[in-house]
Amino acid sequence: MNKKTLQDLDVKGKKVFCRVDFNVPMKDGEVTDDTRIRAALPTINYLTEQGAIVILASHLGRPKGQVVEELRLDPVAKKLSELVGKDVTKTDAVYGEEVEKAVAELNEGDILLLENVRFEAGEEKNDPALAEALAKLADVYVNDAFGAAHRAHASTAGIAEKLPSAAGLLMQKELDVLGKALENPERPFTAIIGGAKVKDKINVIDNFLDKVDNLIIGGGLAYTFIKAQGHEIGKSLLEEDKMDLANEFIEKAKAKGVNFVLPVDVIVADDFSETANTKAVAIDQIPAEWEALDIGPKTREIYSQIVAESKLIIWNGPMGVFELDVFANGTKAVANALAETAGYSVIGGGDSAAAVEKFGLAEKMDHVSTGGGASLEFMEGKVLPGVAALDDK
Ligand SMILES: Nc1ncnc2c1ncn2[C@@H]1O[C@H](COP(=O)(O)OP(=O)(O)O)[C@@H](O)[C@H]1O
Ligand SMILES: O=C(OP(=O)(O)O)[C@H](O)COP(=O)(O)O
Repeated sequence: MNKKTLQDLDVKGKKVFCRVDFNVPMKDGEVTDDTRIRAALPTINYLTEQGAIVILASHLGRPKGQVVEELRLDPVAKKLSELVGKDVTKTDAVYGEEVEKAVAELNEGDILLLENVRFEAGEEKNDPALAEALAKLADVYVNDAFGAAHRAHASTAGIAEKLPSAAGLLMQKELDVLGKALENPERPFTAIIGGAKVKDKINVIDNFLDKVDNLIIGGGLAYTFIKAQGHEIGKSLLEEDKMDLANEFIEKAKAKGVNFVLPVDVIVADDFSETANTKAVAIDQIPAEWEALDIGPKTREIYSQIVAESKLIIWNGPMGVFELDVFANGTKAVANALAETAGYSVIGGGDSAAAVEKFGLAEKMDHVSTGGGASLEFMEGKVLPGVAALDDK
């Protein structure tokens, strides 16, 4: 990475403004999944151990520039305090007099968490006045919020123009793992793309076709490809206006010698429900009134076999409607294959990360990204504004 990292900074006795992604699920005022908070601990602990005064900032949800009581960061401060084993000061403001006073009372190694930065209308607009007010609080800026790096906001991009800046350890790890995978992959290199929306994954598929040996398609987006290849898909998910593009991808794969893999059988249902009648059918046997909601047993075997033989696998998007147990077997089989393969397994955030968490397999993966949208945009080859804004080495 050509950006400065924590090791390039001297932070002893300095006030460090550290942007983190503490956008975590909450229920009844409690954090229900602290994965993203734990992922930021290496940076936070490094800073406190080096004697920095740590000012943390994060967004939570999408309050759109207003104070929303349920989106205050107090439960996050409580959880963080448990995880670092010491007090964390939390302010009710994002900047201004209250915050400046609280910062002035901090000693080396202390941690302060600002209120939800998206309570300020200037945050998502990347308002220079807000960036300036935030920059005024600190001497140095560190961005460890990989999950929000695809946003050009005041606390992720604007502030970096106003202070010496560097990437945090989580940011560095995410970029290293995903970057290495894309630039200099071990082979065979396999990408597995699932989920629901073809539209959202077009650029990812296109970018992967230039890099991978195997491109496996599953989930709802498979049916646009299957229909484009001339099969009937019943009531399965279809993006009709993307059928031509689907065929272009299949042609591009052929031209590039990429093994483009589609389901050979599927699980169809007569209703989108847990209690629907279901059956496994070959891909050219989908009944007109039925909907395909998972990959079938033969496809599970083929996909698992490819994963087992790959040296590097990147997975983004479930193979079926895994939220309903009857349609979770395809996603489970792929998750198991990734957990067991000797190859390096990377989960690209979002629903796939939720799925491996649900199946208790997260620990068995080599890297589970903390960013859904961010990892997708990175894999599309887009520049992440939160990274671009940091100082070059
Ligand atoms: N065959 C299918 N038909 C309808 N929906 C599907 C199918 N397979 C997967 N899905 C749904 O796709 C959703 C995830 O899609 P998407 O948002 O594109 O993935 P991700 O968040 O991983 O990028 C899941 O809620 C899942 O239920
Ligand atoms: O949870 C996040 O995105 P993700 O669900 O795509 O990983 C990030 O915190 C970014 O949040 P945002 O999509 O409201 O800007």
